[in-house]
Amino acid sequence: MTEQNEQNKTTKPLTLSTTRTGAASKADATQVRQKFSHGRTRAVTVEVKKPVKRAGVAAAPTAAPAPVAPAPAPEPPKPAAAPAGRTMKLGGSSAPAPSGNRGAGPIRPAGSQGGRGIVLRTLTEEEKEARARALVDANRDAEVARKRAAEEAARRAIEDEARQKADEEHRKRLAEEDARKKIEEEVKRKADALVQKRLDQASTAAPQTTIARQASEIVPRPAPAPAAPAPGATAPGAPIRRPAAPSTSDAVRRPLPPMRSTIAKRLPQPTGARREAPKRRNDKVDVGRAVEGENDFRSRSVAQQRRRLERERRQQFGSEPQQKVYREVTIPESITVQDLAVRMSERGADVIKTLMRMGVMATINQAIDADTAELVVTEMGHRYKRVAEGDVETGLADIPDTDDELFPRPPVVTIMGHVDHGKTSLLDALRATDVAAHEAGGITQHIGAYQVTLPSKQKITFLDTPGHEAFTAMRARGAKVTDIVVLVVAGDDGVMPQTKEAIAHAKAAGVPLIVAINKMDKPGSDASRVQNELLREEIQVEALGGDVQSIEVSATKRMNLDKLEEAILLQAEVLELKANPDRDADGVVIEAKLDPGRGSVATVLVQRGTLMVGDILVAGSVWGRVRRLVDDRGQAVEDAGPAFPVEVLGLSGTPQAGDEFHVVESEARAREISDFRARRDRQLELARAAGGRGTLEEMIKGIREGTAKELPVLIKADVQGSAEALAGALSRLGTEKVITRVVYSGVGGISEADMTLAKASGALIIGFNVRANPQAREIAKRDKVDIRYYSIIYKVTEDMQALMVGLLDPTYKETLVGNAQIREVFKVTKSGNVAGCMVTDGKVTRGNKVRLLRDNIVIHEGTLKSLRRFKDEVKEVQHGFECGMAFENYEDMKVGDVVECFDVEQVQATL
Ligand SMILES: Nc1nc2c(ncn2[C@@H]2O[C@H](COP(=O)(O)OP(=O)(O)OP(=O)(O)O)[C@@H](O)[C@H]2O)c(=O)[nH]1
Repeated sequence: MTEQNEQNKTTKPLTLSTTRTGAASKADATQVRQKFSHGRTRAVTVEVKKPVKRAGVAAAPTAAPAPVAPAPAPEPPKPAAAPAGRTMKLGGSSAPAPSGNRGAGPIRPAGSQGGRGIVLRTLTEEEKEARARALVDANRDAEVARKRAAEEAARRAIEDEARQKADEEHRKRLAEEDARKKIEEEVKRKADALVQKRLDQASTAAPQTTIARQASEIVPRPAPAPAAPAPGATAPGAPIRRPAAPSTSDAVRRPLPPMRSTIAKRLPQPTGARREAPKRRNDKVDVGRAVEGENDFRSRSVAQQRRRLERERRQQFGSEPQQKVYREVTIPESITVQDLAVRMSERGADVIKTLMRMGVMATINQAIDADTAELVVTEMGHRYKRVAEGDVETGLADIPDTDDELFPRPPVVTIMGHVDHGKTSLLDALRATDVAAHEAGGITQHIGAYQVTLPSKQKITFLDTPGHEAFTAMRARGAKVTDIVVLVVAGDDGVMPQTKEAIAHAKAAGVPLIVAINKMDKPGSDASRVQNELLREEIQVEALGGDVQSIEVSATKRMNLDKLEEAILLQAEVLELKANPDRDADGVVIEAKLDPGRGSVATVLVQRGTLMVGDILVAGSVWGRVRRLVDDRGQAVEDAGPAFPVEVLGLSGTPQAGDEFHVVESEARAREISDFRARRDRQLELARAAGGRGTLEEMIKGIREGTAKELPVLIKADVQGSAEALAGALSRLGTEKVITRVVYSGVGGISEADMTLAKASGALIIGFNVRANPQAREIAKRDKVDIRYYSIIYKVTEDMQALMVGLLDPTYKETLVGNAQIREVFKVTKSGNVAGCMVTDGKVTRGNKVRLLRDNIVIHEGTLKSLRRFKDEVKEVQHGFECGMAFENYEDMKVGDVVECFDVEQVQATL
């Protein structure tokens, strides 16, 4: 017996009586009559489906059609109490189900009148659980609904109560208001009456205006107003405004009422009374009243409220002692007061005050030195940290890369060699482009940079340095950025001065060399001769047992170029060239120019990291955001990795060739660094000018004394490298007798400003691959300034040399011809004194220059007037013969004097 069955037992039994209908019998349908209490019955058809042996739905109270009926339920069912597999039986009695018929036993028809119910089917476990869940949910929902209803009722009660209270309050206020109005009216009426009475009684002597004024002052104090409502409250708690005092004009117009006794007392002393009388009220709220609590009944405006709250807040916080923050302040060599104040988080005025206490008068924008700043910082309680100005560059390039960040990069190769040994041709051959054809005069004018991709996909970057000696400075820079130097030596020409120079540069830079013996297609070429000559320069090639690779090539015939490339790659492998491409880029400016169409253009070689469009870059003392990157083939690229040469557009100015560039994180930093460098450069320039003053002074002294001359020049070139090279070449032309002075050298066309400078300094202008603008040409014509245009460096040097020579005075060469000794002095009437001489040395020729020496001291220098032998004029007198000599404008000869005869010839000066 289960608990469920027990319960069923206690309720009124439900019985079923079976009535088989014909149709039903066919279909195994049974009509059962359900009996309820009080004799009510209901017919229920029960079908038994044969294939699926399932019981019909039991009509037990637990399986009522509405199991989620709201409370109160007579007795909640306990589904859990019905164990699975048990049968359910209608009619209150139960019996254990046969074990083989669990939950699916056929419905056994009960006897029509039998008290035993019929088992329809047992509930499955899921059904039971579902029912249980449904019941639990129903209970929970009912509970929630109950709670809500209770809360709602409570809320309504509170609201009703509040509303009642508010109504009551409103009514009370209205009543009070009425009362107040009544009192006011009463008082006013009484006052009017009093004034009228007084006027009637008193003489009319008192001026009406005074009385009127006094009357206007007699404003009854309002009845105590109810407490001011909360700000912003609306009716019924609306603010009650004080009635406005009657105006003076009203008072004058109205017949004056008799005054109240207290007021009347004051009438004889109207002035004093007026002073003591309560002040005329107006609608303004002043601080005093607000503090005294007057006008409390008036509602404050929102702005007033806000001000009051702000004041309270300030008072609250102001009363607390603020915790001062002490900082570490970085002080550079010079700092403005404003900047210092910001770094200390102090007010500028406080910093100025501190400075004034120290006896320093400074404005907010004035710069103070580091020592003063240090004192201010200490005075104000902070700590200081002194830094040098150059510290702005800290962290620019000193972040090292770890080994795992490094990746192989292409080698950077510089081609060096003597003029016309075939550097450009070789590069062209390697690049399969013809640059030489476009070059003016066949000379490479400035450093170009190209990257060559080999069939093996390996890359080599070439820097094309010019061969002329004027470009030595640029070549030196080329060697600095380069990994390998290819020394081009023409097989038919051998080692030449600039070959030696290139070797020296490569050695100084510690860069390995590869020798390319060029023009091997030419008949006269001899590689072994070149190798031997190189040995004299301490370059020992592999063929002679050394370690320097030497390749015999022909640029024009494109012979052995692959071998040269192999040699370069082999050398690069030995060098293990690596760089980190994943960092901010840095590198070197190879060339820079001001392009009329594109602005400042710098050709840079990236050495580390990757340069990208949009990067902020500092190069020397200029900076800018990279607007565009263009590769050596003129194609726009988005980025440039290590060893990649690229043109950069977007810089604020033109950097110097050889300047290092760095990518920085912000424009502010870029500006800071470039400002610092510009300042430093200016200082260096000044220092150089100051240091060079001695030389300049010496030079001026030399010019005054006639021992030195100078040739001032102003150089304008198309690119910075050319300008520098020209300046270098011209300065090297100078000697102790004549020097060139480069007044200015720059990039760009010749402008009016250049003309002015040239005129002021008396300089001639050299335009290298640039021209003067029309205005400048006008000035040149008007002021006779010499402009010379060139496109080949050596032409410039040749011309300048000629000019410098022209500046020099001719020299005179003296040749001693002979000596003679005066033995006798004869006085001849017509021709004056004649010296009888013996030629002791060389010969004496007519027309010779003579010097008369007495005791080895020159007492006269002049010309021989006549040379005679006996009485005849002769052309010359040889050694050992006697002769007579007369001197031009000199007759004071003495026996024993020596006559030195010499010739003078003019010699053209050289540099
Ligand atoms: N026969 C022959 N002539 C060559 C070879 N290489 C260069 N040349 C010639 O040599 C001359 C000079 O060549 P460039 O390439 O201009 O020499 P460079 O060294 O670049 O000269 P600069 O730019 O003035 O320093 C040109 O006329 C070339 O045609 C070669 O392998 N064989």
